Amino acid sequence: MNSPQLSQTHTVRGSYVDGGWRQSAGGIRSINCPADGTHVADVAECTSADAEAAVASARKAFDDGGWPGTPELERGAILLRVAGLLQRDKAGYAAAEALDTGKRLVEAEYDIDDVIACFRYYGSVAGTDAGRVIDTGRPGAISRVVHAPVGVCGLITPWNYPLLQASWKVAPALLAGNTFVLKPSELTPSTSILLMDTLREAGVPDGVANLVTGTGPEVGAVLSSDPRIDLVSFTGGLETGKRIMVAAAETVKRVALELGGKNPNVVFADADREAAIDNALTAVFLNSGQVCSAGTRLIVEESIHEEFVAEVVRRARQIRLGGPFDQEAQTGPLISTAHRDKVHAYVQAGVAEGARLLCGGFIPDTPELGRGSFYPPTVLDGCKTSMRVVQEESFGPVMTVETFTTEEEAVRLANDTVYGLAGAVWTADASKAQRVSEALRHGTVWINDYHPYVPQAEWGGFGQSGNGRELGLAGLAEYRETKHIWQNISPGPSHWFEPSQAGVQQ
Ligand SMILES: NC(=O)c1ccc[n+]([C@@H]2O[C@H](COP(=O)([O-])OP(=O)(O)OC[C@H]3O[C@@H](n4cnc5c(N)ncnc54)[C@H](O)[C@@H]3O)[C@@H](O)[C@H]2O)c1
Ligand SMILES: C[N+](C)(C)CC=O
Repeated sequence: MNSPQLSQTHTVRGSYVDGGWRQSAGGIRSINCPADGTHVADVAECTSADAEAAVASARKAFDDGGWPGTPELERGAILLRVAGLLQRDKAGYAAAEALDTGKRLVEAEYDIDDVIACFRYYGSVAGTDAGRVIDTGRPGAISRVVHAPVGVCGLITPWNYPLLQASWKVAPALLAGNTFVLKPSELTPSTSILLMDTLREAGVPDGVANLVTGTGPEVGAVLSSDPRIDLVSFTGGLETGKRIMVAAAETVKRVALELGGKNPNVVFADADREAAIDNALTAVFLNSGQVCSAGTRLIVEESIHEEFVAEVVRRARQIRLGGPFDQEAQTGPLISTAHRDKVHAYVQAGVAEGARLLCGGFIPDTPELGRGSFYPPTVLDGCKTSMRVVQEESFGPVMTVETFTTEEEAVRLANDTVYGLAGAVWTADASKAQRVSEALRHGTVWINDYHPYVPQAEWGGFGQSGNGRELGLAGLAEYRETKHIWQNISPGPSHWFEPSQAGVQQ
């Protein structure tokens, strides 16, 4: 009764535990599309008891040893099958993602492509790294450093790229031989729910993959505190990340945090003007700014500031908002009216602190947009680094503009944030591009580009953007323990405590 369908509305009354759907004693949350309030799904608001049952299932599956003992090449083959099934079911996944988030269907389709790429990547690195053999300098000893799975993983994900962020955890966790409990955002659970059936169809054994839907304080808290969990990997906001780190400290869990950013987009006067303007818009207004790496801080050389910003504003005003299936829409709504009101409050705070509002900055009330939680592309000029709207993540379509006159000043402004997730530098001067990219204290730096990421390259933040890495080989290492195995192939006594010639003292 509980198995979800790849249809536009579904009801899921429980958690996915030990290979099946179990009814929850908790309530039901109605998932509605943020573009117009359309009812999308009814999903269980699981309880802490449901979360504990899911943890028990994952613990048992790990301790039984079946999955950790499965050859890595076989686990990799299952991941490749997952990629194939996602490709087969891409249309249903993309529709579910678009309806939950309100993002355009085409963007949801790109996201599912990226999910598939992630499973393919980790499937393809299977069996390529069995550790190292160490030269100990001792002829009778074989010394190896090998990998072992960490154990049971709690995986907690946000609402802005629901399945993509889940895949960056699920794929490497499975490849490394771990079992897990996934908790998607309570606002966008649909594609994570669908994933459970896909994993099962691909051959993931019962108990290895588990899922609980529901809120952070109720079910997420179990995943960050339960002693049976060995690792908690979290993607979400800074304040939640801090809470999770504190909760995990009690049982010294491994903690991986992928948090927010206030990402600088640095434009020098010699940059390709058309490319820099076009990408300045995409940097911040893609997915209506609900991107951890959004280039919210435009830091532009003073000599081109006026002309550059005027053109950005002219184009920003023309960006068309609309729902997932609106063919004319260029970007969608914010995730909720509560989130939209938070973004609006940040804009108002910026204006109160002296920023000049050049476009946007209002809540649309047209019949078309008034039913959803839309917010227009907004540009605030004359910003100072000290302003809250520059320092704190509003997580909306809000560009703040600062100016610089020297390369050193540009770098100083770009690094003046507690975060350090991503940033870009635009210049035609290759040496300057190298110098600035090396000076930026951010986990990803793009030169004359914005936003690309690939599963082969690590993703993560400096500073309070988090710790650990996702994607790439470091993203796999997060889910591996390192073990040193020493073997003496010609054992004999060490003679350390042999009685001395002088005799034994009693
Ligand atoms: N660095 C990255 O790669 C990356 C990627 C996507 C999003 N993000 C960040 O995510 C944030 C937006 O997502 P959000 O609003 O869903 O974040 P959030 O912190 O509100 O929630 C994230 C997840 O944590 C859960 N949660 C909340 N309280 C919890 C608790 N006490 N214990 C355990 N779990 C709890 C939520 O239910 C949700 O599943 C932004 O800050 C964005 O920058 C970062
Ligand atoms: C990590 N990324 C860029 C896919 C989404 C961030 O919110």
